[in-house]
Amino acid sequence: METVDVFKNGPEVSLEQVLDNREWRSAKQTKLENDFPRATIVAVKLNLPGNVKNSAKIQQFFNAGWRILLASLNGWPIQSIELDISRPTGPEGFVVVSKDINSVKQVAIRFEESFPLGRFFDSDVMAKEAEGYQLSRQELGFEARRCFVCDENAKACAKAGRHSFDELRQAVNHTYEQYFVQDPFLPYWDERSVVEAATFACLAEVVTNPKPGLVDPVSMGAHDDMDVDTFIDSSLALQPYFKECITAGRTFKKGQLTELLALIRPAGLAAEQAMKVATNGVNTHKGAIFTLGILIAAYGYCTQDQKSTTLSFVQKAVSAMGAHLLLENEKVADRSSQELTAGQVQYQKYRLAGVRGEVYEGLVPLSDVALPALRKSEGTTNERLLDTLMAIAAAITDSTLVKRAGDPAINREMIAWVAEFQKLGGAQTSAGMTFLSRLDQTFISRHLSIGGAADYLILTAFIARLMGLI
Ligand SMILES: CC(C)(COP(=O)(O)OP(=O)(O)OC[C@H]1O[C@@H](n2cnc3c(N)ncnc32)[C@H](O[C@H]2O[C@H](COP(=O)(O)OP(=O)(O)OP(=O)(O)O)[C@@H](O)[C@H]2O)[C@@H]1O)[C@@H](O)C(=O)NCCC(=O)NCCS
Ligand SMILES: Nc1ncnc2[nH]cnc12
Repeated sequence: METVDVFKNGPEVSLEQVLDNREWRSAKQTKLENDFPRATIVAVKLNLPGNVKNSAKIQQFFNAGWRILLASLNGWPIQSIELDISRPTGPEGFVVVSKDINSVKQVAIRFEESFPLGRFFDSDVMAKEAEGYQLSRQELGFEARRCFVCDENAKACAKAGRHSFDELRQAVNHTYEQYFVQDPFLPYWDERSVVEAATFACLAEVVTNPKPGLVDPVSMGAHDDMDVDTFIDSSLALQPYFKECITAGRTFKKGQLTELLALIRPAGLAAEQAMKVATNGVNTHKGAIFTLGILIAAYGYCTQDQKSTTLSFVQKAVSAMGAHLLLENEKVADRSSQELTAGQVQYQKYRLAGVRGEVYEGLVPLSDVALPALRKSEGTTNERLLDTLMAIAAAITDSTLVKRAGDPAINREMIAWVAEFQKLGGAQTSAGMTFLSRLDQTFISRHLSIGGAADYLILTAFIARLMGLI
């Protein structure tokens, strides 16, 4: 497992820059207090040791916490939000909320105490005309802030200079590794946020470009019956289905998880109809209806009672839901191929388990290939999603690609294309992007499409959204 260095490639800042930034923050806070005298202001930054205060991984760190802190504000009216994620002295966020200072302070401290990355955050809560007395951390029922190396009183550790600089940095790297790498932490999100994350994932996938053979805003790829608008309409039409899946997962009482799949199957069939109505009969998201619906239901099941979970638990639940799926393939083994779907034909001819096999295994490429690729890629979201799509395409057996090529040998060609793309430096290099554009043309001329990999990209964007990775 790679040893992560959160601080790598980050710009070093001087003490003078840190002091200047303090002036900037203080002026910002005073202005917000004067602009919103009766509201409460939360100023959020990271407390990181050393002179590197920003990097791609530090921004992932901050983004994950910032989104969760905002969601913790219980829907109180927000007057203003400002986020400056790329400040050399560290990401900074300011949110102004119409709620009494003590309620807001409780939320901010609970976030620092309970969220795995929270103890590296520092949230200052203030109000110009605070109603009533501002309670201290202890008066609000919280202990003093704890040291992120040894759990003792943080102020005492700092005063005594108890920990070396390397120990402090290692604590940050270790927590990043635990949260993002070893077993990605998935916080509890309410149903509205989950539906939003699923819709975001469908839209983020289709706007990523240039994707080989696939639909994006610039090209219909190897498809003559759908374009980016078809996918946007389809994504929006699936929102009621996403809601049904998260609700089914959250309310499913103990029993065989195969019953949870059976429970959402009618909703899935209805979603396929809703998709066809939205797309005038075109199959845009058939695979995603299946895999994303199951993933959402599994996540819902693992986060009942507002518990947080980790990706491995969700994947185990996915696999348990799909325990009987390969039997479906067996049942059709001797039926004529005219009656079968693409995936079933491939099982009959090549014993390829297709998307059923992916669910049966627990969507393993999601944790083993896709999320590591997304985390490692440090360009724009578009570049990161392209790098991730290509990593997925080399890692799965995509039944749409096999169907269109008419031969599973296409998988070997796919692996070679991905290796060449990665050798060129991926989507963050012009050579990589030129290679992708050319590969798109090859796919179009050979009528090839990696619809299955595109669906996996949707699953990846969904999970990444839940954990604050994008
Ligand atoms: C189990 C079902 C998926 C249906 O079974 P089927 O045998 O059809 O499954 P597959 O053919 O194996 O795959 C179906 C779609 O899944 C995507 N996919 C393929 N391989 C993988 C993979 N390895 N990992 C993840 N996902 C995969 C893929 O979907 C995408 O591509 C489609 C667009 O490509 P295209 O070639 O254009 O497809 P068509 O339009 O059909 O062909 P053309 O006419 O254009 O040439 C698009 O669907 C993307 O999503 C595969 O297509 C499941 O649907 C099922 O059981 N349905 C019944 C109802 C149900 O239970 N639903 C809800 C359950 S929660
Ligand atoms: N962008 C896309 N183009 C073609 N098929 C897809 N299936 C899922 N996303 C797709």
